Amino acid sequence: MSARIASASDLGVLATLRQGVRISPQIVQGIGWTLVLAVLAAGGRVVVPLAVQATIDDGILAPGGPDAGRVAVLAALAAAALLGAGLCASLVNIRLVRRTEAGLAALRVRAFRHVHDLATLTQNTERRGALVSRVTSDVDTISLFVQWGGIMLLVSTLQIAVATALMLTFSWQLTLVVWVCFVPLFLVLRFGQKRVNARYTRVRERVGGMLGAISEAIVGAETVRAYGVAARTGRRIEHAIETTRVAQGRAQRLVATTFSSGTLMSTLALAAVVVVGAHLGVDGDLTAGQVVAFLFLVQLFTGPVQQATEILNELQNAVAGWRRVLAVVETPVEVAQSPDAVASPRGPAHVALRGVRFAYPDGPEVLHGVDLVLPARAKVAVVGQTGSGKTTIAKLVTRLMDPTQGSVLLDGVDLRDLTLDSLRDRVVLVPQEGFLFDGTVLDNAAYGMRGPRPADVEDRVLAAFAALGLADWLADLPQGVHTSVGQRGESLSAGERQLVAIARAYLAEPDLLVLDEATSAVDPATEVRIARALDSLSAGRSTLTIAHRLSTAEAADLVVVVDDGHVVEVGPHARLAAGEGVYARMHAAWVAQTR
Ligand SMILES: Nc1ncnc2c1ncn2[C@@H]1O[C@H](COP(=O)(O)OP(=O)(O)OP(=O)(O)O)[C@@H](O)[C@H]1O
Repeated sequence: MSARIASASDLGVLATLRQGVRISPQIVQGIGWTLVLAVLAAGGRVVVPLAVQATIDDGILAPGGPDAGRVAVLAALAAAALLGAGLCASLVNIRLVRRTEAGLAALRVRAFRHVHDLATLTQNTERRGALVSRVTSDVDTISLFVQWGGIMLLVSTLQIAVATALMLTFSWQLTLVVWVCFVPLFLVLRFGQKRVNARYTRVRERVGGMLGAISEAIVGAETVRAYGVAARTGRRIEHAIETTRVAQGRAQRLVATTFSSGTLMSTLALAAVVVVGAHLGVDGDLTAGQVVAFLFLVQLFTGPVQQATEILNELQNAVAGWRRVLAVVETPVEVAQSPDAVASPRGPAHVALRGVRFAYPDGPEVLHGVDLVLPARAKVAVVGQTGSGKTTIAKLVTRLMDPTQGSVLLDGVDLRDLTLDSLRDRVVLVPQEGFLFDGTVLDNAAYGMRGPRPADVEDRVLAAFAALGLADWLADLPQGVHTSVGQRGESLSAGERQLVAIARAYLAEPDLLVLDEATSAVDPATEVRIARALDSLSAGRSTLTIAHRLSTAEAADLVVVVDDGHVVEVGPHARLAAGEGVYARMHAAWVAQTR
C-alpha cells in the first residue's frame, strides 16, 4: 500500500526549523563564529549613541568650554566602530550565504533522491510539476529567509538586547516607555504568526499546483494542439496563476498590515521618549547628551523591531516551503529494503506468487488471491481482458509495489527479504514505452548497465545491438550509435525507441525479464525487427510477457489467463486453445478477426 505525500508536514514553526536544520546541518556549521561576528556587528552600532552622549556632555558642553580635541577623538572612535560593525555584518552575511547554499543544495539532493526511492504509486499521489516545485521553488523560499532573514534575526535580536541594556543604564523610566509602546506590536506579531503562516502555506500549495498545471500542459502540448483544446488548457493555467496571485496578495496584505503597525509604534515610541525625556531633563534627572543618545538608542531599538515584521514575512514563507520539502523527505519509503535483506544469487530465475492480493490505494481489491508458478527459463505469457490485472502482476513481480496480502518469491525467497540492488540486477522490467533520456543511442542503451561505465562501453553496446540482430538498423542511423535521440527520444519513431529499450534491457543482463508488450502499431519491418530482438533478448532467460497480441501467447511455453483479478487458466497454448475455457474463446475470436 502506498503512502500519500502530505501537502505539508504538520510541525510547528520552531519544530520545522529544528527539523530543517537537523536535515541540513551544514546551515548551522560554524555558527559559533558567525554569532561572535554578529555580536560585534551589533555592538559596533551602539558605540555611536555612547559617543554622541560623551561628545555632547564631555566635549561640547564640557565644564571648561567646548573641547575640540575630545570631539575629534570621539568622532574618529565612532567612525572606526561603525566601519568595524559594517565589516562584521558583511562577514556574517558571507558566512550565512555560503553555509545556506551548501545546506540547501544537500537538501535538494536528498529530497530528489527520496522522490526516486518512493514507490511509483506514492509519487503518483502528486502531480509531477508540484513535486518538482518542492525540490526547487520551495527550497528557494528557505534560502531567501536563511540568507537574509537569518542574518537580520541574529543581528536584530542582539541589537534589541544591547539597545535595551544601554537604555536601562541611562533611564529605566524611558526604557519602560519604549517597551510599553511596543507591547501591542509584540501581541500582534505573536498572534498574527499563525494566520500569516496559514496564508503562506496556501501560497506554497498554489505555486506547486500552478507548476503542476504548467508542466502538464507543456508535456501534453501535442495532445492539446491535436484536440484543439488550447483555449481550455490556457484557461486552466490562467486560473492556476490567478489563484496563486490571489493567495500571494492575501498573504502580503496581512503582512503589510502588521508592518505598518510597526512603523506606527516606532513613531509613537519616539514621540513618547521626546515628551517624557524632556520632562525628565527639565527635572534634572537626565543630561542633554543622555536624552539625545537615548533617541539614537530608540532608533537602534525600533529599526530591528520594524524589520522583525519583514523577517516574519520571510520566516513564514520559508517555514511553509520547508514544511513541504520535509513532507517529501518524511514520506515513508514503502518499497524499502529490510535490514535483514540478503542478496539474491544470480542464476536461472524461478518465480512463484502465493495467495497474492492487491488493492491500489483507496481502491477496491484488483487481485484476489493469485497463485502462480513461473518456471526457470520458461517463456510465460499473461493474457486477459483490459483491466484484468496483468500489469499489476508485473509490477508486483518486479517489486515496484508489494502485495497487500500473500507473497512473491524469487527462487523461493520473498522479494521483501532480498536486497533491492540484487533484485534490480536480476529482474528487469521493459515497459510498453521505454523512457529515453536526452542523449545518444549509446547513452540510452548503456543506461541498462549496472555500476560505472566500463571503458569498452561502445564495443559492448555495439555487440548488444549485433546480438539482437539490430546492427543494420543502427548503421542506418545518421550518426550510428552516437545519434542523438532528443528529449524523451522524440527524434526516433515509437518502434525505434522500443529497439533502444530492448538493447538497454539486454545490457542489463537480467535473469528474469518482465516485458509489457507494446500495443502501439509500428510498420511491418520494425515489427519484425522488434520480434526478432525480443527473441534474442529472452533466449536463455525466464520471461514474463504481458501479451496484448495472441501471437505472443502462441509462441510462449506457458500461457496464464487472468480474468477480473483471478488466474483462471494456466497451460501451454495448444492445450488451452483446444479446450473450452476463456482462452479458447479469446483465441477463436482473435483467429476469426485476423486470419
Ligand atoms: N495506479 C492505479 N491506481 C488505481 N487503480 C489502478 C491503478 N492501476 C490499475 N488500476 C486498476 O487495477 C485494475 C487492474 O489494472 P491493470 O493495469 O493491472 O490491468 P491490465 O490487465 O494490465 O490492463 P491493460 O491490458 O489495459 O493494461 C484495473 O481495474 C485498474 O483500473
